[in-house]
Amino acid sequence: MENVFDYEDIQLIPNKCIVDSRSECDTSVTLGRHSFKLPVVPANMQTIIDERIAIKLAQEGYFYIMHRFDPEKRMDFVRMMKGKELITSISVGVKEEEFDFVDQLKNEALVPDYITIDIAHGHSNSVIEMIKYIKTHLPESFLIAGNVGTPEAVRELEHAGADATKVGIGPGKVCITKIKTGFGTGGWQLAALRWCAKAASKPIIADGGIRTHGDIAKSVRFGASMVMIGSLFAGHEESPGETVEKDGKKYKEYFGSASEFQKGEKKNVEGKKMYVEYKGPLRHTLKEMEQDLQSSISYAGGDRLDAIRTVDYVMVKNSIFNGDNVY
Ligand SMILES: NC(=O)C1=CN([C@@H]2O[C@H](COP(=O)(O)OP(=O)(O)OC[C@H]3O[C@@H](n4cnc5c(N)ncnc54)[C@H](OP(=O)(O)O)[C@@H]3O)[C@@H](O)[C@H]2O)C=CC1
Ligand SMILES: Nc1nc2c(ncn2[C@@H]2O[C@H](COP(=O)(O)O)[C@@H](O)[C@H]2O)c(=O)[nH]1
Repeated sequence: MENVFDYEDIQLIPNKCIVDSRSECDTSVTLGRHSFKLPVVPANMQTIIDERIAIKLAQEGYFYIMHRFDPEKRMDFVRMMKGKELITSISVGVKEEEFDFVDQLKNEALVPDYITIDIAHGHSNSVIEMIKYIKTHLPESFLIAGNVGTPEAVRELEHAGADATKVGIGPGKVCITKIKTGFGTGGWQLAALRWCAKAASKPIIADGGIRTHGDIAKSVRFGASMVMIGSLFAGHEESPGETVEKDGKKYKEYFGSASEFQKGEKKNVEGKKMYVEYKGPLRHTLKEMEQDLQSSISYAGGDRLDAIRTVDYVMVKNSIFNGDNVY
């Protein structure tokens, strides 16, 4: 692969505006049988989403994916969301007991609208086996499989039956995979997304490395249908992470799903913990994301998200911020 680049290395080129106000721009996206307000999903991590946030997001028309780290609560979660007539979207792993969980969902006729297979190295026989199992037993569920970082992996998971693939190995804020293993898409996630998107025949979710709202538009330009975000969603009033105070300032914890804090042991650790500044209510961030994306659409010269997909771009090689801070 030549000419790799990341979010910071790219600027999108504006087209003539066709709207009189950014409020005319429609940021909604369709994934599977449902449409959502934004092409954005908070990461399925324990310090990013919990039941309360899932309910709120679903009620307000945003996509969500519940994490898989309280396995004993998942059946009740699906039951509860279905009882409220809300979209059900859960995560699974690939260990033996996860196959039993799929059986249980089938036996109780609790078919989730969305299932995400959430594994570090998604290009593997265990994931392919799980894709086939879910597609056989819960064929009505929209199945997202990941994470991967190559066109071969995208093709293989799609071929096995995945309805969407999730791209990103190592670009995450609390990820240390790149440091501990030397592998991944960290540092060239946007180029990896483009590489994978060219091979994909189904939607791609770009996962990890989003540091600004402009990166959402860039992901869409380079082939993402949806963008999964952790760090920008950490630190909110509603965020499940612990809140701490230092020098009169509030912070909230954000830790990796493969960190010692998540695993409870120091084995195959590929994630770390950090504290992010307290950001206030989640709805403010979602609103700002929507407004910024509406603005992106207007610069793209359209009034719908698709307008971004074809804009020209230039490579500015790490010079976008010209030494300035992001905010
Ligand atoms: N997007 C990313 O860059 C990354 C994300 N993560 C996140 O961390 C969490 C834990 O992930 P994961 O460890 O996969 O989940 P699990 O701990 O549930 O492991 C799932 C299974 O896959 C095996 N496995 C895990 N990694 C590998 C590998 N590199 N090669 C072969 N087998 C492997 C495990 O066995 P064993 O443990 O014995 O090897 C286990 O049997 C997930 O939420 C994942 O999304 C983690 C790292 C990178
Ligand atoms: N290598 C690791 N990656 C992880 C871990 N926990 C989560 N993740 C991935 O990060 C993104 C979020 O990235 P961000 O840049 O938006 O913060 C998340 O969706 C996972 O794919 C981990 O422990 N190690």
